[in-house]
Amino acid sequence: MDSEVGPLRSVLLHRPGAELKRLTPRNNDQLLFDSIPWVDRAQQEHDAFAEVLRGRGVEVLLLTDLLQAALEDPRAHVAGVHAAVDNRRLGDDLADSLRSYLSGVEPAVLGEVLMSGMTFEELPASEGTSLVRKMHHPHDFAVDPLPNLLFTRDSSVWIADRVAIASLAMPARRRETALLDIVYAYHPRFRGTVRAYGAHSAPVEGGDVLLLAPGVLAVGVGERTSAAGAESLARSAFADGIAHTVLAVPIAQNRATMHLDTVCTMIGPDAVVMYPLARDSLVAYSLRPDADGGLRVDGPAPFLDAAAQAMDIDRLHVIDTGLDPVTAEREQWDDGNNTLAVAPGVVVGYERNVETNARLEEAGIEVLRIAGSELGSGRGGPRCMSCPVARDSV
Ligand SMILES: NC(=[NH2+])NCCC[C@H](N)C(=O)O
Repeated sequence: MDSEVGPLRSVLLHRPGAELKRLTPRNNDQLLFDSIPWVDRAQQEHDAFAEVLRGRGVEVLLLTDLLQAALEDPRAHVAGVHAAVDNRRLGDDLADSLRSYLSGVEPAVLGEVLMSGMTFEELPASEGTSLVRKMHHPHDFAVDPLPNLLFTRDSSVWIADRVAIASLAMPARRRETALLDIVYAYHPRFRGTVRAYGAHSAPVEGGDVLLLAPGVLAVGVGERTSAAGAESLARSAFADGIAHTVLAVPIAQNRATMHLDTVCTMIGPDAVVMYPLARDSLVAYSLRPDADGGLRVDGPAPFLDAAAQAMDIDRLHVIDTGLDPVTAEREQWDDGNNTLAVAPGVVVGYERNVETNARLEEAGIEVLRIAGSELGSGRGGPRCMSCPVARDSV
């Protein structure tokens, strides 16, 4: 995979499931949702999203299926049990009994526990007494749910022929990487895939990583990906020979712009759609390998200039969404800039971003509209909800 826009062949999605039913007004902030989604409708919206992609000849892989198939391998099953049970939360006694229970369940059941979590009242009845069990509320989580699995973009990212398991910054998402790790290590389809980066390195989330051109990455640095993360991703990509330039792009550290792809996504090999207010303010530090194995850092320079130079093109075109600041801010919040390209000039976008979509079409872009009133409650659009696994070159 060497671009954001080459014809999309295969993509990893997660159809939201019971993990969304765990969200309540008391935990939604911590679990990174801005409201409580209506789960059935979210599933319908997601099914429609998958259908749009299939209609364009894209193979849709669903995380639940991949995880379940991977867990058929006994080693994966052991890793799954390990990922579910946290001794620090449960204490040794309860942890041991949960571990022995989970060791005997079918892959589908273990997969469900890994995704949706488990409350104290759902724990298998065990003999004896546990202080931990007695002192917890029955609705407390013994195993945390992972509602943000929906945003498959963030937990793993393909660069060239390698996959990097992300190092997720927020506690609510950290355990996602264990699931992706199991899929890529044990699912027959992915066995033998070479890894990039390391899941235990400094924080890097896939929503911050843009494949601007073959060998050129842009990496947002903000709430999720740290400067240390961008630097070590660059170092490892250079060492693996899968990039020659990495642009580290500071983004505002707030909820509306938690990832670079909330303000900028690619819609063609030399064109992006961008939050109008970011257009003139985004800058980039350029990282390149230097002669003696170190890193050379230049900049900061205006992002669009640094990108064009690294991509070896005259200009990186910005589709002028020309919106008034209030509309621009509203549509940015609703992921208007978070498009998923299925081919150069063909993108999936939320239908609700009426103005942004109209401007994209005026610029000759085909916009495949999907509903996202429920899906968007977790603050993510079509790009966030997809992890491309294979694209043809442009
Ligand atoms: N690539 C993205 N923009 N992902 C959006 C992730 C949204 C998710 N609720 C989070 O806060 O982590």
